Amino acid sequence: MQDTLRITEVFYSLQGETRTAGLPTVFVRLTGCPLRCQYCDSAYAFSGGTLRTLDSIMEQVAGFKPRYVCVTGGEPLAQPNALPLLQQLCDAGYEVSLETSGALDISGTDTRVSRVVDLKTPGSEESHRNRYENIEHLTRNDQVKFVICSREDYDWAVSKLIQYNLAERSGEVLFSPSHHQVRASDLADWIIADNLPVRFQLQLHKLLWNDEPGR
Ligand SMILES: C[S@@+](CC[C@H](N)C(=O)[O-])C[C@H]1O[C@@H](n2cnc3c(N)ncnc32)[C@H](O)[C@@H]1O
Ligand SMILES: Nc1nc2[nH]cc(C(=O)O)c2c(=O)[nH]1
Ligand code: SF4
Ligand SMILES: [Mg+2]
Repeated sequence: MQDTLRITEVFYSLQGETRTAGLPTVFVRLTGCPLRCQYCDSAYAFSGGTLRTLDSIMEQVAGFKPRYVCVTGGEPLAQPNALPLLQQLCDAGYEVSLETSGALDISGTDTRVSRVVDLKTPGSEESHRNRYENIEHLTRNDQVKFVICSREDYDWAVSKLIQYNLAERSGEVLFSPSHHQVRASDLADWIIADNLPVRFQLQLHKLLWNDEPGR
């Protein structure tokens, strides 16, 4: 029996977020997540999906001839075979990113992968799941993201930024407004007022295509 993964969708779009925002990217969305962030825009990936072999996923990705591949979910690291998938994608020469809640151990992932670790804010209602041991594994190839739901979340994110020296420890710290929960321009103004060493980001795919799955 070959290694399998439960997959919700594989699609080609513009990366809507992170350091590679705007670049054509293949998304591999893994099914299932142990968290329930109140804002989750990918709840359709909590269940269902299709059991697929690594080979069939690699073949479909190759068909798009991408430079960038983003493994997301659901929570990719909740499936043990996410690790060989990430390794095979790197071996095939793609620039690979992994979106993870950081509630699971990130230390086993291929070091070529840019890990985008979402430190869950209190407003997500899942901040008690943050695995702070992950922070010591971060490198300049990784990114830390805060999805901010309120001014209180912003103040919390700033305190973690300072406490863990995240701007030095990782390649990029991203501050993203939770969609429709905080005014994007308010978040932008707070970052400027505090002169923070972070990158403001919006979810470009929502501006372009609203919230359609597979975009
Ligand atoms: C759907 S999650 C999948 C990967 C992983 N479970 C995680 O939370 O990082 C991908 C990213 O989308 C973000 N996200 C989900 N819903 C959002 C929303 N309503 N507004 C802004 N970002 C959101 C998450 O916080 C996470 O950084
Ligand atoms: N275009 C596009 N970019 C994305 N970046 C992160 C996404 C996600 O849902 O995790 C996403 C998505 O769903 N679509
Ligand atoms: S961890 Fe990610 S996929 Fe899971 S509920 Fe939170 S945002 Fe959604
Ligand atoms: Mg999405």
